[in-house]
Amino acid sequence: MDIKTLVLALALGNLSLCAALFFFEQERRRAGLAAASTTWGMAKQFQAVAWGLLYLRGTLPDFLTIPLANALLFTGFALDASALWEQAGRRVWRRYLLPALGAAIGVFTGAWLLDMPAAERIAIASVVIGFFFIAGAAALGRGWSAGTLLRRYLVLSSLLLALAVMARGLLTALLPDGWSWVSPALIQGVGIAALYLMMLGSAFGYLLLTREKQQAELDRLEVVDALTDVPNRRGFYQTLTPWIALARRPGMPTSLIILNLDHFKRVNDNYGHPVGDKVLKAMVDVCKKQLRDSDLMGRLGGAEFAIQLPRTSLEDAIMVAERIRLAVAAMPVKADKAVINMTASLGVTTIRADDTTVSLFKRADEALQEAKQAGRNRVAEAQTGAGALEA
Ligand SMILES: Nc1nc2c(ncn2[C@@H]2O[C@H](COP(=O)(O)OP(=O)(O)OP(=O)(O)O)[C@@H](O)[C@H]2O)c(=O)[nH]1
Repeated sequence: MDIKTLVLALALGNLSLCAALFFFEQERRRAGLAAASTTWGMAKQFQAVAWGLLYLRGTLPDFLTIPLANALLFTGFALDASALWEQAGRRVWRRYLLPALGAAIGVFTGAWLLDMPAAERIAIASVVIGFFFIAGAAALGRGWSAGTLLRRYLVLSSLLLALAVMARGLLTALLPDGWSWVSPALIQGVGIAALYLMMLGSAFGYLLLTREKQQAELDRLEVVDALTDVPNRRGFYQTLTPWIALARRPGMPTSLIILNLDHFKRVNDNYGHPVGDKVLKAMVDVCKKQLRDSDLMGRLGGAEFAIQLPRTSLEDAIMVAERIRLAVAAMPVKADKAVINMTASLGVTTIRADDTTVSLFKRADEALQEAKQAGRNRVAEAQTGAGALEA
């Protein structure tokens, strides 16, 4: 395959990616969802136009097919790197990649204005493209040791391809006649093939990474409450299970508190659901401040929370519950024009040797109901079945 055909393949390849992405985003827009990959989509658009212009070299005026085409190509690769940094949760590209892009366009355009030989311009362009590709690989390489195999493969293959593209540019300028068995045609072929693999790798890599990220988020939401960012019922049960097993052995007990905000429904009814959400989030922050690092708070649903206190006796757990009750009562939540004062009822128990998750939560829940029936804003202990401890 000659180089011109490969350049055409690059233009068409990027164009078809743009089309696929357009229809994908169109569907999301119709469903009322935010655009999924704006920066990456822009990168593909810039690259499609750039490769198209490069293909038309000789047909269109030089200023379109040389400086403009390369400026668009650099922008496309800079945006590719940006998309990867965005995906990694860092938008630093604005600070670093944009000035680098400006400098690259300036240097290349300067070289063209100064009438530098084509081989030297190719060297500049190759180094620039390689640089941006490595910048993208750097985003993927963050947290290498914890990274997935896909991520590691993409980092290594990106580095390899970037080096091949840079080598092609530099060898074209430094060894125009080739060297030993390395003919100029081989150098060009390897360089352009590397660019083609870059396009494919970047497309499949980005899409697979997006899917990997979405899957990780779905897995997280299986066990974490999206609103308050604490474990949900399932996540909380999972963490509690080993402690239930440990309770069969003598040693320090593990205690459980169940907390329910009093008359929370009224908050929703009077101020609306978003304010209710704000109260729930504030509630979690207040409780967490009263807990040790080894304690775990989870949301069972609605305005009901559970707190697991490892190596804590019933008496100590009651003290913690009381501290939480006072902290909640002393926490006014500011929302819009209102200041909302909340109280909470809490049921406390300790894991017994013969407990299952069901029996444990049943006992804690009974204590909570006792606290509610005794007038709310109080702590009740389960074991004795005694009434509320404090009002
Ligand atoms: N804002 C908000 N409200 C929620 C959410 N989940 C459940 N709710 C609401 O929380 C309320 C739960 O109220 P309950 O725990 O039964 O409390 P209550 O009946 O008002 O008061 P008590 O009798 O003291 O427990 C219901 O109105 C639910 O609609 C949520 O994620 N956000």
